[in-house]
Amino acid sequence: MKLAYQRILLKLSGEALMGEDAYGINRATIDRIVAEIAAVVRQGVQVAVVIGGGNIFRGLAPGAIGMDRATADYMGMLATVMNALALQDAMRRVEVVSRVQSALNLEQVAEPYIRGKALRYLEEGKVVIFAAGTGNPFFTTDTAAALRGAEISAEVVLKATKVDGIYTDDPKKNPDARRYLRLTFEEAIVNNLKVMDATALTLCRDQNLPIGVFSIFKPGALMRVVRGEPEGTFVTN
Ligand SMILES: Nc1ncnc2c1ncn2[C@@H]1O[C@H](COP(=O)(O)OP(=O)(O)OP(=O)(O)O)[C@@H](O)[C@H]1O
Ligand SMILES: O=c1ccn([C@@H]2O[C@H](COP(=O)(O)O)[C@@H](O)[C@H]2O)c(=O)[nH]1
Repeated sequence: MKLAYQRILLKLSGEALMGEDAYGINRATIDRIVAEIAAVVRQGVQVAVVIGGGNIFRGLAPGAIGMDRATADYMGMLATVMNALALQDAMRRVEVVSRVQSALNLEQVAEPYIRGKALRYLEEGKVVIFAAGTGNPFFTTDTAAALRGAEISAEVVLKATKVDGIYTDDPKKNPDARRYLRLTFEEAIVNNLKVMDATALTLCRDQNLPIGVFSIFKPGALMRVVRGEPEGTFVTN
């Protein structure tokens, strides 16, 4: 099969893991998402994953109002570690071999982030799940995806989220919003399109690392993206 990419950095929405639930990890949903990832791994694509934490805790969530921001952000990063472990376990159930590397030291739980080891795992066909974002408060897992994507020389950062691309405005709030097929980093930043934060967009722009945004709920969407077929929105220089 013709593949557009050999190595991808997949940013998985934490919130998407909730499925129809109000909070946490929905088992059927995570299994569905893992089946989509397993299909591209079996085609020989090297897959690194950065997982979000919005289904459990965000530093800027209403529940964190009044908290010290850095403390709330560390809680958010720990939420991503829980998601990473759940993802690894779901992969294990379908015989996809993966390794979790954490940006925060949690030595009983996950190995630390070591770039060289991550590269070796990818070359061996193992999925690498990067947990705990960048390891620093005041950032997001979108920025972690851009950072890790650049570090491992991924050919693209793919944001698998709840919406099927980038729109002229938030489609959950504005029913008249229209979806872009392609746009430039400058357009995304200047128009403040919000689907990805400006720090992540700027880093990808400076590293000339394209971003694809597509729906994690659309069956086969990830496979279509890795085959280079039209899907979602692409952001390039
Ligand atoms: N211009 C826009 N185009 C598309 N989506 C937008 C836009 N502006 C805001 N959004 C919102 O951005 C959301 C996706 O980004 P968000 O960072 O909230 O989630 P995520 O990164 O997928 O999840 P998590 O933070 O849990 O990992 C969408 O659900 C959508 O409602
Ligand atoms: O590098 C990072 C990454 C994340 N955080 C905190 O974790 C939560 C959850 O991540 P999402 O990207 O929102 O899914 C985020 O709200 C931050 O509070 C961080 O501090 N540093």
